[in-house]
Amino acid sequence: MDQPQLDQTPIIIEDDIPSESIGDSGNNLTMMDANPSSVFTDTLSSFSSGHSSLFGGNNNANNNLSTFSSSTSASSRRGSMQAAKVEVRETLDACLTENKDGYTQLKQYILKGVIGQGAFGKVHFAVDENTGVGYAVKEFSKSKLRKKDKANLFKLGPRGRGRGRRGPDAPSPTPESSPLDLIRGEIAILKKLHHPNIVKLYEVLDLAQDDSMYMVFEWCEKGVLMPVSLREKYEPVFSDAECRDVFQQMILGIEYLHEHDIIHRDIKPDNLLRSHDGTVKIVDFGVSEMFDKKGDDLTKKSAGSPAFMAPELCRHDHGEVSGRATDIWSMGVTLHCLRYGLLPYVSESILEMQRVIREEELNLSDEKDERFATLMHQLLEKDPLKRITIDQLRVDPWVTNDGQVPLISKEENIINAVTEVTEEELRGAFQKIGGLATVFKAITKFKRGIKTSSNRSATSSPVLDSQKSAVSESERMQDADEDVTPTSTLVQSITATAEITSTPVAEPPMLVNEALETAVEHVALDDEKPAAPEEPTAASDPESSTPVVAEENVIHAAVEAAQETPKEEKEDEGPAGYQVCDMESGLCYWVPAAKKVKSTPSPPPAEPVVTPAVVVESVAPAEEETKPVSTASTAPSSSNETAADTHENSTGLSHHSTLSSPSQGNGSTSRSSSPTRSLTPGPRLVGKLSRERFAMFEKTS
Ligand SMILES: Nc1ncnc2c1ncn2[C@@H]1O[C@H](COP(=O)(O)OP(=O)(O)OP(=O)(O)O)[C@@H](O)[C@H]1O
Repeated sequence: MDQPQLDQTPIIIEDDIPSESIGDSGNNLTMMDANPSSVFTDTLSSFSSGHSSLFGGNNNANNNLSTFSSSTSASSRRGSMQAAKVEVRETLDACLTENKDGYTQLKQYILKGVIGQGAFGKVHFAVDENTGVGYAVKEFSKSKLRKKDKANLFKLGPRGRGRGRRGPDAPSPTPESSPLDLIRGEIAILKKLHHPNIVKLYEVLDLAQDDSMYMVFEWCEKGVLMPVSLREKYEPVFSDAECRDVFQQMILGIEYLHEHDIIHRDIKPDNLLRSHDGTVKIVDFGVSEMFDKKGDDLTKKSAGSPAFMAPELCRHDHGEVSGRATDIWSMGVTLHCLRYGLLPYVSESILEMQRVIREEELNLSDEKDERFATLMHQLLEKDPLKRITIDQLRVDPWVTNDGQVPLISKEENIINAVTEVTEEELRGAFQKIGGLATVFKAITKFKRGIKTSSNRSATSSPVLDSQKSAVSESERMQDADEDVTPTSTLVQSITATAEITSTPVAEPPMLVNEALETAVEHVALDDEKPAAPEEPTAASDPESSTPVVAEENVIHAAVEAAQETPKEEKEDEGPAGYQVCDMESGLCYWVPAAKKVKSTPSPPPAEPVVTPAVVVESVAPAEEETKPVSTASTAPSSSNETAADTHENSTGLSHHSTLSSPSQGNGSTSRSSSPTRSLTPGPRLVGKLSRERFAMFEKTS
């Protein structure tokens, strides 16, 4: 993904850093052996030397290769391995204002434009008005985090983990918990990390009366290392020396994390950014985990992006696996991408991809460098116990180029100790916590006000043309939230259909609905996005101008869920369900497994045999509403679906998404016994989602 070019507004770079920029009287400071001035000076110089792109430089992934000059190789960076420890400021009750130039300002940070879109909000490029230093300010929607967290909680029970939790023994959120808890774990981990190859967190700001909170990170000017696509080869690929340089830096960053019992769990080129001098920065600790006990890295969680997931995680029923080994697998997949511009394992469907990852041998027949081929096989070793370790990587012949480019010593690399995150620190990540009522009010206000605010920012913020695509994409995503009609329709549908779902009685209905709402919201968001070119599938006609793609994987997940009666819920484990993972975003949704209902006589052959447990109606995108779909063009794959499609498409008005289906009648709903995927005539899964995007990969009970 290319970094959009940034604002060309001149940015003042001051040589003298005002002391106010280091401390802020109204803030809570968490002292971390602080040496902030050196960090700020460092950042300032990095900004100073790298800011040319702000004045018209071509700041994209392709020309990023030029950053691998000899002067910025890993060896030249060795002298600076001791990343300065810097205090992380925590600002509560912050507010957004508009400055005299029309920019939105958050405390001293002038938000200059959107440089990225994360799952929970935009990423802004911001400049400190006092110092001229550039930062990446990541925005989080508390309401989205809450929904996601609830879904995780129900998927994994009280041991559920997410951004807010850091390990197996972390406390569960209670109804009284602040939404800030949702991010506390990530903040607490990031505060502990002081390494040149790990993105630095400087400040956390909360808008007490609003839905947003912000994390201020060091700005990685060169953006993501490489955008990875499922099918398209990325070019130009990295040279041997460039690959080695990046990989060495990854080793150092991961070694530092692992030595301090932190597992990243989402290593991929998208989460490797580069600063102005090509230093690789590991980012996104949203699914990372910090283990309490030294050496303990066993996790049951399947997190991360499916294409980068280790084979031991590509099973629905995997037990505890070593988090360190899974990170190393992901490093291997990343290295493969860097070297060849392609993923090592690709398939049209995610379930199939998981099978391929588990079972198929790595094909490196074209690789000329035997050392590299050997290394890749050791990184992508299916057996985690036999997989290469970080210690072995340090002395690997390809990594060190036969000893010519050694890494700095382990001792030197991990010198900045990470101390354990205490409960007190977790609680103290923010000092003031608004009451739940305030939060709910803020969410409501946010939902009401978002349109106004996004309109305002669109008109009053001087955003460059080069940024507009990023902004409009962000706004499109926000618009999905603010569209009252579809949202309320979705919520109503969920509420109504949750009643017909045989969900476990112990499950608090409100939370079930919210978990579903989370899933649905993302489906809805996707429906709002512009259509990506779709591969023809059994349920879509390449001729059709309206992409109508049966979401086969989700249906499989639903059907498989329907086939089994969930185990009895244990009180402390939450309800049974399935995790459905969106491959592109890495987000996982929880789909409750519905209980089997008693057998009833089979319906007549022409009638459907599955009743969806959760049927969520989404409104078709506007352009489709005005464009009725020809029934002939949808090429349904079964007679049952023919009926459904004919009925549905002839209206040209609405689409439906089926998230999970309990079996009914004779229960003959497996793929093999019912290859045509019997569905009710009305609801069926359609949308603009690529069929390979979703996979069910974890069952919980
Ligand atoms: N520190 C940074 N410096 C420069 N650009 C950044 C920085 N952090 C993020 N970005 C840009 O913003 C984009 C989105 O980042 P972000 O980490 O929010 O996305 P994400 O992977 O969806 O994460 P999450 O799931 O945590 O929301 C990145 O791809 C990158 O282009």
